[in-house]
Amino acid sequence: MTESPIIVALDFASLSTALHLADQLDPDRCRVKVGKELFTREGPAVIHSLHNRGFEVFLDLKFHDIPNTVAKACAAAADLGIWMLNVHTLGGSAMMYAARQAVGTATDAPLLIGVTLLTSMDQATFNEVGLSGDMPGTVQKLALLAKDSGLDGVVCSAQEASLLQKALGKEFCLVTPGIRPKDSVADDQHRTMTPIDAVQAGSHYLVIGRPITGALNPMQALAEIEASLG
Ligand SMILES: O=C(O)c1cc(=O)[nH]c(=O)n1[C@@H]1O[C@H](COP(=O)(O)O)[C@@H](O)[C@H]1O
Repeated sequence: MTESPIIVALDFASLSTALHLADQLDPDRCRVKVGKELFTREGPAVIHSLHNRGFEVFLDLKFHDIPNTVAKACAAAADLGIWMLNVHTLGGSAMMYAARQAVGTATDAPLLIGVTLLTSMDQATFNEVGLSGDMPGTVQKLALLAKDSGLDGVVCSAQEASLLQKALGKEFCLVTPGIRPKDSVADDQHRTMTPIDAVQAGSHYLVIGRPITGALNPMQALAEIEASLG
């Protein structure tokens, strides 16, 4: 098991392109994330291939449905032997509790993480969908609900990490996408932070996709991020 906080998002359209990148990575220096596009196209074979290469895998399917459906999906995901999976906290405590029951609490159970507000969400989108109040306060409320429902942590913006660490303690796992090295483009992310600032704010894991996978030299991009962390 690596001690690196970096999770590389393998947002690719095929098993072969995902493995082409994974084969350049070192499972002792990062974990990998499989999301909706890759999993929908290639299915569990992706997970098995990455496990065979020694990677711990975050299966990011962000389940959000009625409690029974989410529980069964989480059980199916856990059966793949993954390291981490996620559900949407906006599904509520009954849904998250059902997910916890399905995944179990054995030492080899995957980490169960709740997505709070997406890092692509800005104030306008927050208002557009009928949410009110301030965004950090809403993230904190959803994270507290996740903790009370038995989840191991949340996905949030690194901009909210220090607030959540103070409110929920250092043990509660903070997984932060929307990571952008200094001077890199934000793409569709709105609530971003640099890798070092994210770690200093209390992030346990940094999810990084395009700044690595879209770079001319992905390995050099990863090495520069590692170096920036000291
Ligand atoms: O759950 C996630 O991983 C996630 C949650 C979130 O709020 N924002 C977010 O960007 N992600 C994922 O993190 C990755 C970020 O990729 P890049 O924007 O390319 O670094 C993508 O695979 C997203 O699906």
